[in-house]
Amino acid sequence: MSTETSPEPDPAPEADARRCGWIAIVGRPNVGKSTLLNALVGQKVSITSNKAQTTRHRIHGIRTVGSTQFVFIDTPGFQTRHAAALNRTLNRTVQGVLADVDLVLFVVEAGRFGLDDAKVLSLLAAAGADAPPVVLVANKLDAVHRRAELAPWLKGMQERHPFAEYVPLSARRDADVQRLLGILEPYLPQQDWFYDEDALTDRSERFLASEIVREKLFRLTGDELPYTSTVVIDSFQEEGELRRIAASIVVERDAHKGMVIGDRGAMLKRIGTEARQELERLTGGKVFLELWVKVRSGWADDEEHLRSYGYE
Ligand SMILES: Nc1nc2c(ncn2[C@@H]2O[C@H](COP(=O)(O)OP(=O)(O)OP(=O)(O)O)[C@@H](O)[C@H]2O)c(=O)[nH]1
Repeated sequence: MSTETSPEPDPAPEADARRCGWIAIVGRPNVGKSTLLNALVGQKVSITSNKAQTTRHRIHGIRTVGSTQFVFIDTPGFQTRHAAALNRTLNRTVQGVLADVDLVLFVVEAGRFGLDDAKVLSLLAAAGADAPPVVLVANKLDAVHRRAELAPWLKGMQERHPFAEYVPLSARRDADVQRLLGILEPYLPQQDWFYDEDALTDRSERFLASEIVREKLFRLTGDELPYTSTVVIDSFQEEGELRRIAASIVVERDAHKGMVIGDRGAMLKRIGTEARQELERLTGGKVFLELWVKVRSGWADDEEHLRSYGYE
């Protein structure tokens, strides 16, 4: 008879007690998913690039607290206005993410539940028996002035879906965000961490640069610019602490181009300045950012184009 001996020494007790898991953040556009993700990940961002990158998921935001590592997946907002290929691609992304995560944060605005929220919830419900637990995050609590109305609203939400937790909060309040982390912790499986303790994202600076330009573009142009406009990084060069970035804002129509450029170029200049400042803060170095505006009509209806723009 042979005696089996373990070839490896026992893992350290700390590794044993560790938890780590995937958490998807879903919800219709504008409920505050990105704000929540940034708050959950924390402010001190020094980007780590290209770690264990999977192309299916969009952004992984990582936060390690004590013995637990939370890996958040920001899924694109739902398109309720456009019934084009972009819409189908985004919905597929959400379904793909759901199959892989340990927990879902379904973000809505506290006190509100519209048709667009219902659409997202129906996708979650369609995920079936293997679906991960769903936590209802009722965001923008600070904007709810009649708190007494919140209890009946929450009760109504209970009837819509058997949520694992009901968490009214404000993504802008740090105490609320820390409390949320504590609520989520027990739902993550006991296993070793996927990333280093100090990792904050698995995405490259190049990717973040396009997201930041996109964010400024939509924030500064307001509602007029269709969501189908996108940003492509044409070149990204690192020279020590310096980043040289050339990016194109791709719009569907000439009229949109005018909107992005603005009066004597004022809008484009402002998008560039704000994006550059934020990129300098993120990278801790100097950034030269060159922006172009291009018209590419009909790309939102063309799945081939979507692939080439990174929406897979
Ligand atoms: N009052 C208040 N506003 C918030 C809060 N969280 C987010 N917002 C605001 O809500 C707006 C939308 O926030 P985002 O984080 O961009 O929303 P999103 O869900 O990521 O939107 P999409 O990217 O379109 O899917 C922004 O103007 C935020 O500043 C909150 O807790 N309270």
